[in-house]
Amino acid sequence: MATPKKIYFATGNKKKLEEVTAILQSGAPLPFVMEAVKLDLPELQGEPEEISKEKCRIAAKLVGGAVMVEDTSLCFNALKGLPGPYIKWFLEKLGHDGLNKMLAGFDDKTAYAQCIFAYTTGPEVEPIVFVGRTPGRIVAARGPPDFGWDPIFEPEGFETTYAEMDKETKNKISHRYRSLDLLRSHLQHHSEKSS
Ligand SMILES: O=c1[nH]c(=O)c2ncn([C@@H]3O[C@H](COP(=O)(O)OP(=O)(O)OP(=O)(O)O)[C@@H](O)[C@H]3O)c2[nH]1
Ligand SMILES: [Mg+2]
Repeated sequence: MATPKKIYFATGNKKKLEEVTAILQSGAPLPFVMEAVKLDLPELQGEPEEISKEKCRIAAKLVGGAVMVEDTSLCFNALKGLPGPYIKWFLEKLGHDGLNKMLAGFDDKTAYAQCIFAYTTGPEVEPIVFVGRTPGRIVAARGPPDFGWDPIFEPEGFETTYAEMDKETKNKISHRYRSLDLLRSHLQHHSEKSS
């Protein structure tokens, strides 16, 4: 399916939008225009890929056109991937300290941040997904508490948490960057084929 000229990015999260905008601006010129739309999408249950797809189907119906959404998980390896897609509620109820305490009984503090973009050209078309993962570990909070669990996630190969990094660095290695980069390549490929 050819890349449409305009693709909505539906989210209720301002920080996600800032990062997605910065990531898209930092690469090669885009074959489409991204238009942000603020939607309060439901927090669904299930496997992360299915959650993203269903979120995308709902968003496509609401905007009536091509749309991308993403769903973000924070997965603790000692807990077999939980809290995963439910991190929003765990963060809200337990805070940074409580999330650290969840791992108190385990030696393994490793985790991965996962972002799954889902994209469809319209309400009648099955969404496709792009999975981006960044491995790291859970640490006591360090850095500005501007965005979610950034202060307690230290990506592998770095001595700083996401929150301590400058935005440019985070946006080159993040789960969000990795997932969005796959979607961007898909859209570029499909726009070349159609032109
Ligand atoms: O420190 C962080 N660094 C990140 O890079 C990041 N990305 C998402 N989050 C948080 O993790 C939960 C995901 O839930 P989520 O994907 O459903 O997002 P959301 O409900 O905020 O927005 P949306 O669903 O409308 O797009 C929410 O609490 C987000 O605030 C992050 N926290
Ligand atoms: Mg959400």
